[in-house]
Formats: sequence, structure tokens, C-alpha cells
Amino acid sequence: MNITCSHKMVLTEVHKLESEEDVAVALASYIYKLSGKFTASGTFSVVLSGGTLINTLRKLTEHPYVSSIRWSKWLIFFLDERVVPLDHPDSNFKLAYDGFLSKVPIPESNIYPIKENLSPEEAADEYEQRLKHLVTKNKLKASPATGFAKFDLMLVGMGPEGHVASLFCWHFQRFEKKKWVTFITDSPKPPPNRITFTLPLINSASHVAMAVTGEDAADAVKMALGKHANDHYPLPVQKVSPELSLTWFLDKEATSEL
Ligand SMILES: O=C(O)[C@H](O)[C@@H](O)[C@H](O)[C@H](O)COP(=O)(O)O
Repeated sequence: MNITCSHKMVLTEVHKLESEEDVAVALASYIYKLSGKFTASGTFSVVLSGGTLINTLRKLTEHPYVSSIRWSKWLIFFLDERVVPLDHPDSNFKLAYDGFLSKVPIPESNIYPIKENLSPEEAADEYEQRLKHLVTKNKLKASPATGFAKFDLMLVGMGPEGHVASLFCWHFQRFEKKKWVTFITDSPKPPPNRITFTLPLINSASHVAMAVTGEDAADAVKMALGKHANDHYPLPVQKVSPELSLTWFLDKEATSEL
């Protein structure tokens, strides 16, 4: 494991693990400990990505975690979402529900999917307004540094060309400074219509865990963590810098270019 501090004093830990199974085991243990810390005195707000991340969470649905986590204190949000009905095969909510949420006792009222039957722009605005309302009602913390909602933990996956959430390299959404949630109608990863948290919202979180596995990710991992990291036109993943800690969970294939 490597530990470094960036200029923003973000603690960055890199766990280089042998296999995807080891990543799932290490991620579950990390989330369990963080959940214990937050739920001892309040709620634990968790933001989920789509993609392989949901399957990587599988250990949380098993012994010992399934019966020892205080699930009733968890609040669930979506880092990005495809603008499709919630029961559509492309929906991140459906993916998360089938693979994780239906297997743990988080109250339904603590889960915040996007609203259906809206355009991408309307869906992004509606989600942003809902987050702002939750901050006003003190159900979500706010970052004193930025005023944006301050989620306790974001669980983030990375695409092979270094995208996170639905913030893609050559798309302007990655440069958004004011909005909390924005939209894209030409996502290079299908389907095209999506909403996504913006970087300022992601970077207002307390903790971010990046779970990345497989050979496809190796080049982007090298760009982000290698000795000669590309600072000229950084990949979206290189701009992830939460308030307290950034923890990478990588398997052998993902670190093969390091
Ligand atoms: O809706 C989505 O597509 C995801 O939220 C997306 O941002 C995902 O996390 C990355 O593309 C990594 O996906 P994989 O883990 O499947 O490589």
C-alpha cells in the first residue's frame, strides 16, 4: 500500500491487490469501518456508481457484514444515472437494486433514485434541487469549504479512458463549476442520455473509494498514479480530490502498467 498527500492535503491510499476477489474483500472491510464511524452518531450518506462497482460490493451482502452494519442509518444516492425508467435494463438504480440494495435492509425511504419521465436536463435539475433541499433540512451535511453537499462516502468506478461518473474526457461537463448535477445527451458510453454529479460536488465529499479492476483500466491507472502522471490534459479521474481521503482499490491487471 502507498500513502501520499496531495497539495490539498487529501490522504491518498493505494491498495494494490492480487485479484478482483481481493478488491471486493478489501472494499467491504473499508466500507464497514467507515460505516461504523459515521453511524455511531448519525447517518451514513453513500453515493453509488454503476458498472462493475455494484458487483464488487457483493461481500457486504454476506456474513458478517449483512448482519452487523447499521443499514437503517444508510442513505443512498446515485453518482450518475442513465435517463431511462427505473426498471429499464440500462438503469443504474436497477443494477444497484438487483445486485445490492435488495439484499440489505436499507429502508426504501433512504434511497434516492432519479425521477422518471423527465428530460435529462429536467432530471438533473430535479436531483440537484432534491439534494439542496436535503441539505436545508440537515439530512445531508454541507461542505463549509464549498457550500456543496458533503457526502460521507462516494464509491466510484473508472472507465478505460479515465472517465468517472458521466464526466468524459472530451466533454464540457467535466469543467462544470457551479452546478451540483448536470446532464449529457451524447455520452460516448451508451446509453447517451445521463445525469451526473459534477466534480465540485464529488470533491466536496469526505471520502472517495475508487474500485478499479481489469486490464482495460491499466493505461488510465498509469496516467493517474504512475510516476509520469499526465498533468497536461488530465483525465477526469485525475481531478478527483475529496476533502479527506481518496482510497484506490486495484487488482493486479489494473496495476499492470505501473
Ligand atoms: O453509469 C455508468 O456507466 C457508471 O456510473 C460509470 O461511470 C462507471 O462507473 C464507469 O464507466 C466504470 O464502469 P465499469 O466499472 O463497468 O468499468
